[in-house]
Amino acid sequence: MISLQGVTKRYGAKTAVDDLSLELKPGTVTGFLGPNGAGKSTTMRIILGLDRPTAGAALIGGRPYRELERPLRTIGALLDAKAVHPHRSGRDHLRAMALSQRIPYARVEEVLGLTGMAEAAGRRAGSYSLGMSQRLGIAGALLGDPEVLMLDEPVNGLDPDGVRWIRTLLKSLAGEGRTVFVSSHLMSEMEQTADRLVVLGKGRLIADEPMERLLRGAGVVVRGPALEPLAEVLLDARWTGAGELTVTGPSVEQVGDLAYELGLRVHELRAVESSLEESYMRLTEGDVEYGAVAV
Ligand SMILES: Nc1ncnc2c1ncn2[C@@H]1O[C@H](COP(=O)(O)OP(=O)(O)OP(=O)(O)O)[C@@H](O)[C@H]1O
Repeated sequence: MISLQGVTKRYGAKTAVDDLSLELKPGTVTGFLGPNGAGKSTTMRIILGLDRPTAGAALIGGRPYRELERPLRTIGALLDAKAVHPHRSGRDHLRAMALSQRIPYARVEEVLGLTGMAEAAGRRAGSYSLGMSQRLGIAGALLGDPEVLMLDEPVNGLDPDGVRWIRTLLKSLAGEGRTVFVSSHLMSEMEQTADRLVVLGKGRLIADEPMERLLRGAGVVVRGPALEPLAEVLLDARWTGAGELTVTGPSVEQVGDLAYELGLRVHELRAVESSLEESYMRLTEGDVEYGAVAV
């Protein structure tokens, strides 16, 4: 539903997004990760037509944002929760949005209910906490009942209940067949919410994979009474306990078959999952622009 084709964005000498091609599919929560300054917000702004790419194209349902007739009905977005007129009430903010797209006011009340904002809707948006502003922003994104939802750091400022609420909401929206694209810095949150992950580093795509594949790959543990021949033939094997080797690279099947061919007795053979945080650190090594310098 969202398709990026060779999108590049330069600001002077700085390349914020570098030849990025992506397909975001309906029915899926796609997480968007990357170190600070990797180009995530720029990518989202380009999708929404707020920034013009230097090269390439971003299409929503085959059309650029600017060509959508009633964009809120096609794509709902939350980029900056605080970008709301501070003197307007939450309800009036949503009503103004609804009016611009010929969405009935009854839908405003519906999304206020959905986001737990019905009670606070009469108050000035400027008096909202960050968490309440995030909820109002999500209400705005849902207003047009769009097929595509794009949220930049939606759990920012939410308490644990709010975080759980967002997780359930995003999954159920994808379950209804919508395309959900969400950025976050909270790895554990992404691990629980996203089906697929797109990782950017210095504007370039460094991974676009199903979550389970990213969580795999930390290695294979094999335990047995005399595994020395296995350690000799496998380059990336290291001893991690008494009679226990951890191997990176080959699959469980390959390690098992090799042990069999070498005539070795195996008492345990299992794949070790890494956390998303570990996989992410491995992937983005060398792509962190503003990381701490070890001294
Ligand atoms: N309007 C602009 N003018 C000049 N440079 C910009 C502009 N907008 C973004 N950049 C630069 O482009 C790069 C990508 O920025 P972007 O905000 O997209 O990253 P990000 O991945 O969203 O980062 P964060 O996680 O910190 O929000 C950064 O180096 C940033 O300084």
